[in-house]
Amino acid sequence: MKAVHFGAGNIGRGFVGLLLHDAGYDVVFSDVNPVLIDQLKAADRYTVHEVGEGGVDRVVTGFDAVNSAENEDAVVQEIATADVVTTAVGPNVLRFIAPVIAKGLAARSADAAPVAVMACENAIGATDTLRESIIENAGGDWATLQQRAVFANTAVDRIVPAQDASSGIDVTVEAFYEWAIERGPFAGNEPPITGAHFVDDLAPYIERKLFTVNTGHASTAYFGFLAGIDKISDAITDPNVGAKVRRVLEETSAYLVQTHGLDVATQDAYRETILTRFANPHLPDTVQRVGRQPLRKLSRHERFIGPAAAIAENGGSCDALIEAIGAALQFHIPEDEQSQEMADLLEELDAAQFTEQVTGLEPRHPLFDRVRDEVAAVKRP
Ligand SMILES: NC(=O)c1ccc[n+]([C@@H]2O[C@H](COP(=O)([O-])OP(=O)(O)OC[C@H]3O[C@@H](n4cnc5c(N)ncnc54)[C@H](O)[C@@H]3O)[C@@H](O)[C@H]2O)c1
Ligand SMILES: O=P(O)(O)OC[C@@H](O)[C@@H](O)[C@H](O)[C@H](O)CO
Repeated sequence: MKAVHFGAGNIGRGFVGLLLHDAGYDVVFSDVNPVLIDQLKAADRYTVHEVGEGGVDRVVTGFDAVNSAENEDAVVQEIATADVVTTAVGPNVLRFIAPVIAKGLAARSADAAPVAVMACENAIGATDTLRESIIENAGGDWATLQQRAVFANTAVDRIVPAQDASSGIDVTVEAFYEWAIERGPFAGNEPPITGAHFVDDLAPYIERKLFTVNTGHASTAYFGFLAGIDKISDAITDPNVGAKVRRVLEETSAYLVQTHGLDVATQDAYRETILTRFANPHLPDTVQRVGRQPLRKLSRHERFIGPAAAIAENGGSCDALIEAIGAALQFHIPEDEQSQEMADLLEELDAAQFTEQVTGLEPRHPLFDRVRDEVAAVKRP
């Protein structure tokens, strides 16, 4: 069995590539980073070091690597004979790989079994987004090509920090992982990915993950940044930061329980597990990585505005989320392009314009004025 995986970065090597390898797939990594591709091509194995309780070393073999920027044709040919195509490139990059996947589908034999396409990004409906982009690229050929692929949304969870350059292609990760995949699109022919679980309704899984793990993680990063803390495990164990993050997660937990009918005790236990994961002292994760791309994180259906808007619509309390949004607005790291762009937008736009443009909230939305007030406060330090 063969899998083509776009994005040989942290989660690509430390999670998706590992689980596909463990399930018996030969993985072809496709990336645009020439150094990484050369390192992967030169190696016949890499090690995933799981750190913290229960962590062991896992070895990945049987992979190949192709630079999709320099050798698109080679990637197209790999997709033509693949069983699975996965991505972990970031939600904003999906539109750049869609043309290659469209060409790969066109190169498949008409009688081959459909390839399973799954975007493994932190976003709701990331595979749907990728599919829409592939449809645009396929144009009139889509009627034929659509039979050649099955598209399934997924929720992936494993904390994989930025890696030290000295570790080469080896990856340090936490021991915990979860990969939930929509079952429906496969109509009984799910790919045999043993480490994943297939679910009838992905919505509770992706929302629970994004609005607990990622809302909590980003809150830790932004409150930690304001407190002058660099490491995520130090930030979450700071009593002041930890208390604020807890309050944020109590709000999202109440939302999740109400919206998806989750069991309260189960959600409480899930939340506690996540806070313990953030506090893993062996994981070299930073507020810089976790807070990256604040404009994406402040967008309408993302980890802050998504739950806060839903809570506000139902008349609930989202004070802690509002405070986290206020902290996010102050995240400024020179290496992070979006944090610079956010600072520029805060200069250029008035508070209402910024709120509408960045968060996608309409001025009549019940959350709008509260976010606008946070923006105004940041503009007037
Ligand atoms: N790191 C984590 O803990 C984690 C966990 C779950 C989900 N995710 C999600 O996975 C995605 C990737 O995150 P990451 O932490 O691995 O980031 P990363 O930056 O380590 O990896 C992304 C990789 O994509 C490559 N890339 C960029 N443009 C490309 C293109 N056009 N074609 C092919 N490859 C391209 C980059 O060169 C890089 O190697 C994001 O959506 C993230 O939210 C990350
Ligand atoms: O990848 P992002 O930028 O959406 O979010 C940063 C982290 O919160 C994220 O990568 C987590 O480590 C991961 O989602 C854990 O499963």
